Amino acid sequence: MVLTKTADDISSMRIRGAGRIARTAAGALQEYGTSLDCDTLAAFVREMENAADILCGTRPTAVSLPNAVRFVMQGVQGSTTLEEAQGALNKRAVEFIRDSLAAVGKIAEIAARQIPDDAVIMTHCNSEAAIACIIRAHELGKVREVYATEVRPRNQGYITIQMLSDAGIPVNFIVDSAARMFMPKVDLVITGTDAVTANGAVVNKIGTSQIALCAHEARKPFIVAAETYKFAPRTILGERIPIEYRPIEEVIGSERQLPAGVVVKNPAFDVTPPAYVDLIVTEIGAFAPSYAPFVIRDHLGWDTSEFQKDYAFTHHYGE
Ligand SMILES: O=C(COP(=O)(O)O)[C@H](O)[C@H](O)COP(=O)(O)O
Repeated sequence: MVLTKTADDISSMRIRGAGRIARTAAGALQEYGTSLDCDTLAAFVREMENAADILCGTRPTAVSLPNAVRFVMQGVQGSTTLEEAQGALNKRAVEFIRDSLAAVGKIAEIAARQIPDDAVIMTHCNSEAAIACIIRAHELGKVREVYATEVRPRNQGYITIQMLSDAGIPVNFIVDSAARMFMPKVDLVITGTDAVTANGAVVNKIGTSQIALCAHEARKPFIVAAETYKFAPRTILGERIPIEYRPIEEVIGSERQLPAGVVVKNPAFDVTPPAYVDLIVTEIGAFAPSYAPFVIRDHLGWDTSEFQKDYAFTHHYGE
């Protein structure tokens, strides 16, 4: 069944990366809604809210997921007939997926303008938005080479170097702990993000904040590629983005032994404070992290009354 399979694909990371997760969830809601055989609007809304809850529970950090689900579900919850709800579901899912893909292209175009000629770029993890920026800059003849980190423990760096190599970009593959050593050689760092908070902090793959710190120390710009649906509205209220802790087997593997009693911790994401972020590039423009609350209010359209509404899946934010 599409819903359980999609939920499993996201939680097991067969589908990963905040943008892909969001689009997949929107598509799964659409497919699930189409498969339902409900007689009443109330039954349809109930089934859809349950599906939304299941999807939002798969990975806690990427705010793109509840943002996508909310966007699609608003059409369902705001309808007055069953037919209207089914139509709104399809329309909104298609719209979200289309706009998400278009946003990556726009971000790449805007970010490429920020990249100097003959640039040496460092990136961390595997972000389609960040990679799109690098590839667009490469198409404009601006990229000399890239430093891509390994990204322990799930090794997303291999996906990144494959994508960059396929695009014809020279890549240096380094272990995560070599980032500071090579920072003097790079002109800028560009990463994606799973969530941008109202104060402009960037939540991204574990290790991002260390790289941002090294970039800051070496006076190298740290640029974040972020579709606007990566901004986290509820952080305006002080809610925190939950950091996902994943199974310890990802870190230690089966061939390693540790003394009894040792606690293994495997956080998948960390938080880079806004002071270490120079620029956030979105599909509506590039700006400093201090502009984040205006994106949430003016572009995403969250005003204070919005926060009072009781959506079925709101508890996935910040807990
Ligand atoms: O941290 C990751 C992926 O983590 P994971 O592999 O654990 O999902 C990516 O940098 C962001 O999700 C942005 O990616 P994108 O730009 O593709 O949305």
